[in-house]
Amino acid sequence: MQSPIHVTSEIGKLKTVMLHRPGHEIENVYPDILHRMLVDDIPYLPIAQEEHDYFADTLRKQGIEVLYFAKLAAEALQDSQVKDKFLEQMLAESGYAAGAVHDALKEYLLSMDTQAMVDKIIAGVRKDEIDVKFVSLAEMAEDKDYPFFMDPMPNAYFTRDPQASIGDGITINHMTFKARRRESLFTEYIIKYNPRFANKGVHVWRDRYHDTRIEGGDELVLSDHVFAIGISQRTSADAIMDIARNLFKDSNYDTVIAIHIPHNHAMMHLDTVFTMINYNQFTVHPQILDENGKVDTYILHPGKDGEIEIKHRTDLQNVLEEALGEPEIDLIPTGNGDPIVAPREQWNDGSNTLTIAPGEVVTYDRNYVSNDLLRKHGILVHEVRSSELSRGRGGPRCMSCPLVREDLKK
Ligand SMILES: NC(=O)NCCC[C@H](N)C(=O)O
Repeated sequence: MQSPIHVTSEIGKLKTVMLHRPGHEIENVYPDILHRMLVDDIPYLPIAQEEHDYFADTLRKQGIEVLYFAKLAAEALQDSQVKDKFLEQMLAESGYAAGAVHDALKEYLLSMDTQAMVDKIIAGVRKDEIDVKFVSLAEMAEDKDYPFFMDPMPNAYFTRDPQASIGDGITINHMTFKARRRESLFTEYIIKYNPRFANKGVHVWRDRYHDTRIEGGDELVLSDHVFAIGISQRTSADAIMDIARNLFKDSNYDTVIAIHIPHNHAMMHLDTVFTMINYNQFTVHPQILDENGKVDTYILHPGKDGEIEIKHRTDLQNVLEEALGEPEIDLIPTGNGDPIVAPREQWNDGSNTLTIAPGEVVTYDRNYVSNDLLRKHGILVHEVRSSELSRGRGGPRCMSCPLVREDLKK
């Protein structure tokens, strides 16, 4: 029986993917909280939804099964005890382990059907939605003007990040910023309790109960034994050691390539500057490379007695050639390497391609210089609409969590 999660490469034909259609959470973002919510602008929801539906239809037309995160979550919470346990934990992680607000929120959320409850938690709960008789001193004195009891999760449509499929398993991620941490609680319940995944042998390579940080945008499955990861704003080096240890112990993975990228918002994850699109082709944002084309890269292999051997290299192209057994790797620069076009298109995720089969990708239409260059390099490009979705600072790879890909034939 095939595992419900099976991803042994970045490029194998995509069979099943998990998305989240942006919902009311987008309309709960306002200028004062933009920065903390990790978005740079407020997408116009009706158009963002149209664009997202177009993205999902583009995938379906290629025969890809599209699953929705919020629906999987609601299916996982059908049992009333499971739902209660989930709600207690979600409320605690939202700042209410007990007390009047906890009780009022719980009563309010339980008055809805399960799907509406999940959608509401993602959307956020405003203070004026419920009547709380007694609130804490902190809420009365410090948080008086803050409009939410539960914050919205406007980044939920970037399903790449709270979790990542590797082989027949998954990492359920402890994310860097508070604004996104609760997203992976849904994943935990989906894997444990949704009938599609529960008791099906899905290996959790690393759960969300760690202090060290990791996000799926940094996790790239290059082959059935090589895993690449960004040392980035969102993924810490100690988390990389931990995931390497777990993969080396219990899986086929024998090589982890950790690439050090700038720690800033525009390049927050490895997949905003580097993605695999064919056996021997990658997109790369030229600004992660120095003037000699070098970038700090660390190769991790299993050593003696459970130790990990680490080698420092800077020649990424050769590292990839050796690790993948490819004689020549073609690194395709975002925006053709132009000093204005490259950062402009990277800002709107020109490097953030979703590969749906070897040499076949989905990209945002707005990055036309990068897209033309991909075509010149022989890549089949499906463009999707991107005026509103791009305002959340993520592209087609960020908006998708592959669950099943065909193994590579080669
Ligand atoms: N893999 C990705 O790069 N995801 C994009 C996440 C964007 C979101 N606004 C964030 O800052 O987390």
